[in-house]
Amino acid sequence: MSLHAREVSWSAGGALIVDGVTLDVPAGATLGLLGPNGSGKSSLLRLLAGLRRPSDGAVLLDGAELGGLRRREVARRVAVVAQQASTEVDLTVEQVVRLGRIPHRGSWSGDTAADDRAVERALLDTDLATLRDRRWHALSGGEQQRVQIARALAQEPRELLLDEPTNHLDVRHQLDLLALVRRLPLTSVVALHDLNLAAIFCDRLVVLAHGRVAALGAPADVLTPRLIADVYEVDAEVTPDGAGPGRPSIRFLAR
Ligand SMILES: Nc1ncnc2c1ncn2[C@@H]1O[C@H](COP(=O)(O)OP(=O)(O)OP(=O)(O)O)[C@@H](O)[C@H]1O
Repeated sequence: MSLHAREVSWSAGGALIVDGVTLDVPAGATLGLLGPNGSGKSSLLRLLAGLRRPSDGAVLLDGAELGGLRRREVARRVAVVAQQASTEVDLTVEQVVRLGRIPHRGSWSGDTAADDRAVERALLDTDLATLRDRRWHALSGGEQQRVQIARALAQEPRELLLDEPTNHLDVRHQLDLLALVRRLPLTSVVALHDLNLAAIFCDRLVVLAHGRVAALGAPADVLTPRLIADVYEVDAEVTPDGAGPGRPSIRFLAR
């Protein structure tokens, strides 16, 4: 078992934001994290990444409690791509991607051949090799998003946590990105709003509502008209003719 949340809760500002979430992400699997705005997806991702401590329960990485691991150890293993990443300094695309190597560096050492290889691979995988010398600030929103993903890949993590990674991307780059995440031998958790993309690319789905798990399982078991109506308050037709067996297709109906 790679990543495991055991009865995890988190409160902020006097409110319970994440409420007793239990889930497992087996090594190499892609878990889609769904739920309406404000349901607690980003908060849960931060807990899974060790960026927040649960007020109750525990997050375990290969059976070891995150809270008991050294920060650097977690940083080498777990990469996070937040919803709105920004870079203060004026850096090129390649320089931003190279920041992903920081957790692997000794205090005084320069870049190694392994660092160069990881950066090259990340640039190629995210279709950014031709933009490597461009200034990060001068890129489009979608390009910036891909650079942040490349930076996370350059980290060569074993667990990759992505918060709505497709929200600035055009259709091709949405499909390419999620296909890449699924193809890489990584354990990933991806917060998504697009239920069809989740059905195509994720092995399992978890749906949050008011910080609690409303459903957890294979896409075909989770994405039912009943669940979509209950959680999103939207009528939908679900057909089993999606991108392969067990991968439903969702069509929303105007009320
Ligand atoms: N530090 C905080 N202090 C107080 N409330 C917070 C804090 N962080 C998040 N919240 C609240 O917790 C709830 C869940 O927020 P979160 O960002 O986890 O939801 P989300 O599912 O990722 O939403 P979205 O789909 O809109 O990105 C929201 O109501 C938010 O205002």
